[in-house]
Amino acid sequence: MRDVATKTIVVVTTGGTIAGTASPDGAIHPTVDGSAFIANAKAPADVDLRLHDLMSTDSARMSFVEMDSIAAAVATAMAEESTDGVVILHGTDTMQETAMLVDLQHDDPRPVVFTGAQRPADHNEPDGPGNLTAAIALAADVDSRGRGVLISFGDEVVPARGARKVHTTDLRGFEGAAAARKVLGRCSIAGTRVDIVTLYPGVDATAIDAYVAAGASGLVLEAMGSGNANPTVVDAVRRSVAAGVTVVVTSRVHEGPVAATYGGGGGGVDLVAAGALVSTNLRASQSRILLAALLAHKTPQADIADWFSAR
Ligand SMILES: NC(=O)C[C@H](N)C(=O)O
Repeated sequence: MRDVATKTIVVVTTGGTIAGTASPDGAIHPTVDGSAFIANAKAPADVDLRLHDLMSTDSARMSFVEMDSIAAAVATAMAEESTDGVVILHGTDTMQETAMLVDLQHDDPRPVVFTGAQRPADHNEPDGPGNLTAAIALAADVDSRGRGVLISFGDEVVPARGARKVHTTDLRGFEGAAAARKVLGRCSIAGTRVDIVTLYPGVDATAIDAYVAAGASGLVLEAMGSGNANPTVVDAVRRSVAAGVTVVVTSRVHEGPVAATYGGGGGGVDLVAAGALVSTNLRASQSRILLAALLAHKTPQADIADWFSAR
């Protein structure tokens, strides 16, 4: 028991490599349970940690169901007046998706900080303990208030909006990108199907038509260059939009804005003429979360376009 407990930080555990250990075959699985994190965490003297041991999964196995339940856990923590901040321990593979979902719903100045690890807990030099210490300090820091959801990882702090994993193994695994922050509010995205279609030279309509047939209500095109495709894709987009599917164009290029610039039957101008919307700054993984949330909220198409152009 600490003497001067003035702040309460809720630690939500979900699994990931930070909780991972190698099984006899060498494969890493999350096995460390939440109480071990709390027992070993180095928190500032004025911080009390409250554990919410939510799940234990590799984040690549998550669907919208798990992401919804993490967002719900944050809302539950925020409903407690005694909560000063929340730290979420999460696998790195899909941290950018869950952090985006939580950020869209987090209408409160209290800090929410995601962290995880690139190396498992049984590594001889694990990065998880240091990342956890930094995340707790960040969540307890009054200067973090009003900054929205943050990712604290490898001595860096990145806003959730625009964040992406940029390295498979480096201890500084995340980068941020310019992205304005607007809050949508609480919603559940499970049951809203949004698929990502990667575009490449010679791509045809097979994937687009299959996703629409499977019941997608939204498609995110990871287009070429500044947001370009070919005439076959443009035709498929026109069919999809006519069938009531919302189509959003992003890019497979890492940096720079996406814009309807090129024509010729397959360019961004043609995609927009076929009914697609342009995601100016958010790339595919976070565009998918935003689109699912907007569709789950029954947002009118004109407003959906604004959300993507504002980002
Ligand atoms: N570094 C990690 O956490 C990767 C792991 N596969 C996960 O996302 O759960």
